[in-house]
Formats: sequence, structure tokens, C-alpha cells
Amino acid sequence: MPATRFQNGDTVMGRWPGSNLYYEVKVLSYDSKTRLYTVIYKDGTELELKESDITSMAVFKQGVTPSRSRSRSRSPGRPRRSRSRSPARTSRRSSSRTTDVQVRREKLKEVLEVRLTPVPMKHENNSNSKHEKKEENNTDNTASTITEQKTETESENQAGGRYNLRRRKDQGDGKAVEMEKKEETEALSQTKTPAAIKTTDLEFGGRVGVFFLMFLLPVAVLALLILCGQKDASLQSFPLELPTLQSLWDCQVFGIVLLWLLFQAVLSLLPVGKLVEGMPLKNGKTLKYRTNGFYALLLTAVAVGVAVYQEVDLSYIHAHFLQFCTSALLIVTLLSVYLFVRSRWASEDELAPAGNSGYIIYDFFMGKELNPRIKNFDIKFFCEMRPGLMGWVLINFAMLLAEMKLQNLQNPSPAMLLVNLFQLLWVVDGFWHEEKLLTMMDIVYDGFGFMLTFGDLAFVPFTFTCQAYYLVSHPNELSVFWIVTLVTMNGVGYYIFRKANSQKFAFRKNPSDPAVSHLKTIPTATGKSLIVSGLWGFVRHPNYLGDVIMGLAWSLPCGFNHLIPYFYLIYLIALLVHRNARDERQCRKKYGSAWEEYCKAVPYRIFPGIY
Ligand SMILES: NC(=O)C1=CN([C@@H]2O[C@H](COP(=O)(O)OP(=O)(O)OC[C@H]3O[C@@H](n4cnc5c(N)ncnc54)[C@H](OP(=O)(O)O)[C@@H]3O)[C@@H](O)[C@H]2O)C=CC1
Ligand SMILES: CC(C)=CCC[C@@H](C)[C@H]1CC=C2C3=C(CC[C@@]21C)[C@@]1(C)CC[C@H](O)C(C)(C)[C@@H]1CC3
Repeated sequence: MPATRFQNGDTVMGRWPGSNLYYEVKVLSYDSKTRLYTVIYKDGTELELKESDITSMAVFKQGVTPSRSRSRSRSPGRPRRSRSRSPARTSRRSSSRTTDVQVRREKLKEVLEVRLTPVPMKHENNSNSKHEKKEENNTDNTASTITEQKTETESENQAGGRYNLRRRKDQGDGKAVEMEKKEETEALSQTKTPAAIKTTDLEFGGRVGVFFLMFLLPVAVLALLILCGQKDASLQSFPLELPTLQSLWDCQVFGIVLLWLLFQAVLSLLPVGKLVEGMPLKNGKTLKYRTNGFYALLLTAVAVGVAVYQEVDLSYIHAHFLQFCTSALLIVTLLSVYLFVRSRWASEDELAPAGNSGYIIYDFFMGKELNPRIKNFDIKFFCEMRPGLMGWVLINFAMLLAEMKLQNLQNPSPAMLLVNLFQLLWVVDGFWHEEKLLTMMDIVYDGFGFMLTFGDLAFVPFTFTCQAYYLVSHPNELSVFWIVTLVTMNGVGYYIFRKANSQKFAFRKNPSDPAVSHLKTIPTATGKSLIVSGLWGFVRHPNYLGDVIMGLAWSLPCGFNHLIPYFYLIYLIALLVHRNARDERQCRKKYGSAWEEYCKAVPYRIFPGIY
């Protein structure tokens, strides 16, 4: 153990996570990487604590009590009566009381969970025999139970779990919950803001990897567009004819891109649509987000309709596509620099877990600040959903008009129509469920740096449109059989994607919701359960599977002459496989043996029988 304040075997006072209550604990070990102490409470509960959450016994003996606990005695090993409700009681009351309180409580719970990182099983190091027994019992509990939702047995298993934490989240009761939430928020805000933990697990090949990616990604996007626009779109037509500077840059185009960003920013600030609370931050506070994307989409459609009626020639976008892309790339670079510079003034609890390695290049790429804001304008939330996704739909429409113009068509080709409609459905769906983005890792975990800025403002609008761009100069006839097949394929993909995402969201919001209460689940020691039947029992990421099926239906209308229109599909598979690995790593950490059990019960990650 390096020089640390507390040594193995020391008896000290440890803060109970999420509260200001201190209990006697014994230090078991110290992890210099995570800078966390593993401590064991008197009742056998093992937790990882930060140094700031530990204090010496002497402080208490002198009567300087850091705990602000008043009459409320909450022993980690002794559940408070008012909180432990029988599941039967829950199901009688909960369905009609699915209130915001529950959702907020759920969010708060997740913050607490971060502090309750399960300690990996360490049988060989453990000298505490009582503890060993507990561990074995617990492993049995989680390993043997694939239960129907909310049975008494499940609840008992949970209560006897390793952390002796009651299942709180899967129980619903409006009033009590509200009180609980208040207490917990109070406790959280009283707790000193934790020091930012340095990012030690570097992704994307670390500093060297991201350095190359930062150059490779923009070049790859430009190369894709050049190839897509060429008559011979074969991958073998390398080396590409280098574009002239004039075909890459145009000040008017740059102005249009800036106007587009401004227009979308103004729409995003309109006081319509729900004001939604995001997930709690490290300091227990939450940010508010205006979710008016659907209205913004409608207003954008009206504006575009008026422009077309006024005979604005949208095929201009097709003719200047490369210039639009370079303008976007310049904006991405400027915005990333701005974000990196401003992150110097961000407080510790405003920093993202993923982008704080201390290496400039890496942090610039990953993003240091979690939720950069200018007053109430959330730059990340805006960029994730608005200019890129709206731009995608607009560009697709412009390509449709360009196809009619260049190929002298009265109507758009069926292939172009299908690509436009399929992708429009996906974007509309995204705006309809905009609120759900707030729980995704991009918002909750990733910083806002070059990677996401580039992804949102350049990658999405200029590569997701590659099928439509390709079709303008590479027409492809579709038979009725193909049209029916593609519509069915997109429908099936969309059904799986939507159902899986909605099921998970509904379950996390309220597991007793009649829409999901029939699903089988695996309980976990954190209090959350994992769905193990239906789509989530088919593969571990059914939502990714649905997305990939749709991706295939978007590329097939372009035919089989070239690989280039399949770029989106290839990107999507690579992204989702990587995302899946990232997510599973986090879930394994969060859920321990319950996650292993889930993996055993549902062996395939995305593609049944293959992966
Ligand atoms: N086209 C594109 O470019 C992209 C599309 N997407 C799409 O966005 C959607 C959302 O993706 P993503 O953000 O990756 O999130 P996921 O839907 O994959 O969420 C993963 C989380 O779900 C929870 N979970 C996992 N398994 C279970 C289970 N069995 N039961 C209950 N909860 C479970 C866990 O969180 P916890 O337990 O903490 O709740 C886990 O961390 C997907 O449909 C994806 O295809 C995403 C990225 C890019
Ligand atoms: C090569 C590179 C740097 C890629 C960056 C990846 C981004 C393009 C994607 C990462 C996750 C995304 C999501 C959406 C758009 C693409 C990015 C930003 C999304 C907002 C689109 C709308 C959907 O409905 C969604 C909310 C599910 C989705 C979330 C993830």
C-alpha cells in the first residue's frame, strides 16, 4: 500500500454513502488506481469509500462529530421500517402512483449507486470468516434466482444481499418516497463535493489513438463524400482525384451553416415543450432541459416548405456538399477549442468521468466538461439532437430534389423515397422520445469534446446521408418485391428497436408498470433488476439489433454495385459493438455476479447465434 492516510486493519469511521452518518468500519485494502478504500462495516457490509468519506475515530472521541445526524439513526445493517415495504403492498399501490417523484428518486438512486460500487469477490484475501459466509450466500442468491417480478422470495433474497440495502427503487409509494427523496437530497447536498477522479482507463487507443483519429475521421468523411459523388463509386478508384480548394471552401456556404445553427438554437430556446430534469450530477443537483425537439422539427419543416414555395433551390446543398462539410468541420474544430478552453474554469463536479486523464490531446478529444452551458443553453444537449439530426433530414430532402432535377424525373425514385421515409421515421422517433437521451451515456458519462462535436455536427449530417447522396448520381430500380421486403425489414427493425427501448425505459421508471410487470427479472445487489425475458431475454442488446436491421434496410435500396452506401451499416455495427463492450464493462462493475448470471441466461450480445 502506498503512503495513505489509513492503513489495512485500521478501525476508523466511514460515511454511509449518500448520507452524513458515520459508522465504525475496518479498512481492508486500498486501490491506488481508483483511490478508493475497501472497508467493512460491523454488520459485514463491504463498500468502497473515498478518503474524504473516512475519518479517524479520534475525531469522534473528541466530540467533533462530522455527522449531522440528529435523531434519525440509520444503521447500514438495520433497515428502517418505514422504508422496507412488502412487494405485495407495492403492487397494490404503485401503478396509479407512477409520479415524477419516482422518476426523480430513480435518478437519485443511480447517483447513490455510483458510490455503492460493488466490491469484487476476494475470497482469498478475506480474513473475516463471517464475511466469507455472507458472500457465499449472496452469490447463491443472485446466481439461483431468475424470478417472476416482485415475489416475496425475491424481496427476501435482496434483503439478505451483500450490502444489506433494501430494494428501494423497485418499490413504489408516492408519499414515503417523496420524504425519502428529500432526506437523501439533503444528505447529498450536505456531503462535500467529491474530488474529481482522474480517468485512468483510456479508450480509443489512448493518446496516440485519439491523436490519429482526430485527423483520420475528418479525412475519412471527406473521402466518403468524394467517392459517393463520383460516377465510379468503387472503393478501387483510389487514389481519389484531389478536390480543388474552391470545391472545398465557400464563404457563403459557411454563412448558411452558421445561420442554420443559429436558427436551430433559437428554436431550441422556445418556451414550448416539457421542461425535464436530467440525471443527478455528482453534487446531487439536477439540470433542467427544454425538450421541444418535435416542435422544432415541425417549425423547421414549415420553414423549409416556405423556402421551397418561394423557389429557393435546395439542390444547392447537393451542388456544394463538400463545401458544406468543410464548413461544418471548421465549426467543429472551433467549437472543440472553445469547449476545451472553457473547461479550465469548470469546477471539479462539472467535469466528466470520461475525459479527465490529464493528457491534453486525450481530454480535448473526449471532452472535459460534462454539461457545458451558457446560462440555460446546454451546448451538448443542443448539438446531440438538433443541428445534425435536423440537418440530416433537410439534406436527404435536398438530395431528393437534386435527383429529380438531375435525372429529369417527375417524381422521386422509389429507392430515394424509401431512404428518405425510413430515416425520417428514425429522426422523428428520436425527437418524440427526446427526453430519453438524458439517461444515455453520451449525456450522463461522456464529456463534450472533439469526438461528440464532430459526431453530432459533421458525422451525422454528412455520412448518415450518404445513401441519398449516392442515389442522386447512381439510380437504382426497385421491384415491387424489393419495396415490400425493404418496408417489412425496416418495420421489423423499428419494432424491435422501439419496443426494447420503451420496455427498458418503462421498467426503469416503474417496474410494476402493467406493460412490463409480466417480464422475468434477475435481481441485483444494487436494488435494480435486469429484464431476462421477452426481447431482453433474446439478446442482451435487442435495441442495437433493431437498429442494425434498420441500417440494412436503409442501405439495400442503393443496390449491390458499390460498398459505399453500406458505410452507415458498417459504422453502426462497429459503433454498437464498441458501445456494447463499454456498457457491459460498466454493468459488470455495477451488477457483479447478477450480470454474469444474465450473461449465462442470455448468451448473445446483439446477434442471436453469432455475437
Ligand atoms: N444510430 C446511431 O448512431 C446510434 C444509435 N443508438 C441507439 O440508441 C439506443 C440507446 O442505446 P444506449 O444509450 O447505448 O443504451 P442501451 O439501451 O444499450 O442501455 C444500456 C443500459 O441499459 C440497462 N440494461 C442493460 N441490460 C438490461 C436489462 N436486461 N434489463 C434492464 N436494463 C438493462 C443498463 O443500465 P441500468 O441498469 O443502469 O439502467 C445498461 O447500462 C439504442 O437503440 C441504440 O441502438 C445509440 C448510439 C448511436
Ligand atoms: C465516428 C464518431 C466520432 C462517431 C460519434 C458517434 C455519434 C455520431 C453518435 C454517438 C451516439 C449518438 C446518438 C445519436 C446520434 C449519433 C450519435 C451522436 C442519437 C442522438 C440519434 C437520435 C436517436 O434517437 C438517439 C437518441 C437514440 C441517438 C442517441 C445516440
